[in-house]
Amino acid sequence: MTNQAPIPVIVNGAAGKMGREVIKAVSQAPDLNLMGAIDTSPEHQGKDAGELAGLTEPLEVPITNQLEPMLGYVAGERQLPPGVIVDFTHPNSVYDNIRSAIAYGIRPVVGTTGLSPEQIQNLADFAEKASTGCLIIPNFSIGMVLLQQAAVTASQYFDHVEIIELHHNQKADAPSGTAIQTAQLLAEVGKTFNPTLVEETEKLAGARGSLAEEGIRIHSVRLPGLIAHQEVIFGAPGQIYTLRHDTSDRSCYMPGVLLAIRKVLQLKSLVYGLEKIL
Ligand SMILES: NC(=O)C1=CN([C@@H]2O[C@H](COP(=O)(O)OP(=O)(O)OC[C@H]3O[C@@H](n4cnc5c(N)ncnc54)[C@H](OP(=O)(O)O)[C@@H]3O)[C@@H](O)[C@H]2O)C=CC1
Ligand SMILES: O=C(O)C1=N[C@H](C(=O)O)C[C@H](O)C1
Repeated sequence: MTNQAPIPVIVNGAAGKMGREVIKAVSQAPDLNLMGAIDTSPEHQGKDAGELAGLTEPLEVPITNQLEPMLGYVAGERQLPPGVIVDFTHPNSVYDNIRSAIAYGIRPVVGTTGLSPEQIQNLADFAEKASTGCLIIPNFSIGMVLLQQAAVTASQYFDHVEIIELHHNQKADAPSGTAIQTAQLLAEVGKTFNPTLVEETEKLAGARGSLAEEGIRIHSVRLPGLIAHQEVIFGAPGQIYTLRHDTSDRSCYMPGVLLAIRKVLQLKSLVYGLEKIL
């Protein structure tokens, strides 16, 4: 048992699909203290974060769009452990959100996807200079980490691979952050995949998907009824090897989110990927 005060946590994107799950998970963790719930959505301003997340009791934490004042408030609570902000907002705002948090000494745990490699590098430089931990995790589910590890193993034996990611049709970015990370991990194996055998013509633009590193193709499907799914398909003469991960409930991400909140306090720089903190 430790007598340390609970870790102050702010949730950004608190009214969204992921934000509500995080509010529930954080409020049920005895070593974490939900201090702020940020969301720009006009219809949710002033609502209780707990009631919005479906909890039976209010948490007495109102949704507000005042990010900087909240960062300043938590940073000013010097008797508490350093604060953490969990970001599940939008690709358009996540970069600025992370910079603001680091500037206040609040540690970002970021699930929002859509950051460019240049933005991630800028944030890594900024976190390094500030000696502040920051975690960017394209996928918080353990199943996806295992799929990626299996894919890296398989990629040593197969020269042909394509990725299909399938998501709900409210997703803003494509391809998914997870698919991009999966392609990066395969590319790090150090070979070029999918040597061309014939000259291909796309009769409809995009028919062959997007071209990631080392010849790896990513195909994005968006449909109502889906949550988050990914296939990595390896091919060789006479055989197909398919790895697939399916999300049926967003609660699958919460063990990873809680782990990241606790781990980010031990870091002094930016770390990318759940596998690095397991
Ligand atoms: N890393 C992972 O494991 C996972 C990552 N994600 C990623 O998380 C992100 C959020 O996903 P999801 O919860 O499904 O999306 P939602 O659209 O359901 O939720 C996002 C919420 O953030 C609000 N918002 C938008 N911009 C801002 C801002 N600048 N400041 C504060 N709040 C803002 C939105 O308001 P409004 O609706 O009014 O715009 C909305 O309420 C996406 O990038 C998604 O890809 C999702 C699942 C797992
Ligand atoms: O938008 C989502 O839902 C998800 N986004 C992340 C991504 O882009 O990879 C993680 C997961 O796929 C769910």
